[in-house]
Amino acid sequence: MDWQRDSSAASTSAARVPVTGAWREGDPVADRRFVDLGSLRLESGRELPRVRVAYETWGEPNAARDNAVLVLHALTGDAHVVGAAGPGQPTAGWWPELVGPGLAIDTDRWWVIAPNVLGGCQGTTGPASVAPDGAEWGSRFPRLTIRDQVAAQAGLADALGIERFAAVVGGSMGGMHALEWGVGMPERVARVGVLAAPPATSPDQLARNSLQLEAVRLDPRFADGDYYDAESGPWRGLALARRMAMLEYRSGTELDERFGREWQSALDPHTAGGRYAVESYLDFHGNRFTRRFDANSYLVLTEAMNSHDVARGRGALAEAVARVRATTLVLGITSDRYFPLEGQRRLAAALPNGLDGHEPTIVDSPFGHDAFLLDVEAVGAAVTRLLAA
Ligand SMILES: CC(=O)SCCNC(=O)CCNC(=O)[C@H](O)C(C)(C)COP(=O)(O)OP(=O)(O)OC[C@H]1O[C@@H](n2cnc3c(N)ncnc32)[C@H](O)[C@@H]1OP(=O)(O)O
Ligand SMILES: N[C@@H](CCO)C(=O)O
Repeated sequence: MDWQRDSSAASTSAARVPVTGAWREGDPVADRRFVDLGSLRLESGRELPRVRVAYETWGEPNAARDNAVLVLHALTGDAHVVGAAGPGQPTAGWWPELVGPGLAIDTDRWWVIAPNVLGGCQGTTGPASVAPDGAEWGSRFPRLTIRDQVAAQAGLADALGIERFAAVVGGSMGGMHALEWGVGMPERVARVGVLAAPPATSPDQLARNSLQLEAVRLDPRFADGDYYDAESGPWRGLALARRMAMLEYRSGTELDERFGREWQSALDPHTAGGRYAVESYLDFHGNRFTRRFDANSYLVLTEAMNSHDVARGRGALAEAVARVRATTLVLGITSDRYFPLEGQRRLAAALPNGLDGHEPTIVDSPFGHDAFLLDVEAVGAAVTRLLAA
């Protein structure tokens, strides 16, 4: 099997890991476009100046511009929903099986727009961006909420002349954004797709996220967030956070069945210091992640996810979501241990115009939370139904 190779050399080589995996001004990217929004007033009351949103599009707007579909990425995704990796674009598209001609989000009919999230590190303003004083924001970058990020997305919609989206669809953190669109701007969206996201980040999730945050902050190279001029960044802490995150994203059953108790190399883990295959898998993902992501962004985005509570300041959950006018798909995954199905059940029960009444659409998958990226047939079928509604 091709994964039966030892990635230990890559995982321990500090010299080969960049200080930050953030996109930097001037880095080439083929399909990415930008909109400058000026300053954005945050929920905290702070003004974030010079906000720029990076985005990609597929398909064409119709004359009324009412065929726009907003597709929103998860925590470590970006605007590149479809397409190859290339210079300035570290990953291939994350939903190529869902977006395109004849696919669930059919680009012959819909004008698809995907922004990179506020606080991110792939072109939209984030902690690695240059502040008005000419230095990276670093530790000075403000805390953001899911609602702040949605406000930036609304700024992009305004700039593109979109009054109302035919649909806003997102997975995981993108699902939190989609839900906020439905509740916060009900007149601006006809359909909402909330995939593998909860109505609020639960205390259990907050607790587990806190371990990841601490893993990054404890790395001496983190330097309180001001590491951009250093020779080496907080890659160890970031890789450890990613290892923890992978355990949220994949199910225990999958890991058990996929890796068993296999060893990664010829060395016996019990007597000769070798590693188990599953350890090597986490090591590989932790290591790869540090090459494409920025540690400060990871903190800002995780804290934004922690802020998520669609009912915050809006009464009880049922009261908050009663504002939604859109037809709403709430999709949950049976093996999701990050945002368990129970959350989607509560959300669907409270929503007024559910695609499947007051029940979530359930994807029975062994892949855990990441099934919204991997189980493309079932997820595509649900999104197709939403767009036909
Ligand atoms: C919406 C968006 O947010 S996400 C943007 C893209 N998402 C991500 O990058 C998130 C992190 N990654 C993931 O969550 C997953 O990799 C997904 C969902 C993208 C894809 O999942 P899968 O197809 O199941 O890939 P999987 O997790 O098995 O990883 C495959 C890689 O692990 C490597 N690997 C597998 N087992 C081992 C092992 N024992 N030791 C070392 N490496 C291993 C494989 O060689 C492969 O490497 P390659 O990608 O260079 O070919
Ligand atoms: N694999 C996804 C999971 C978070 O939803 C990501 O890294 O963004």
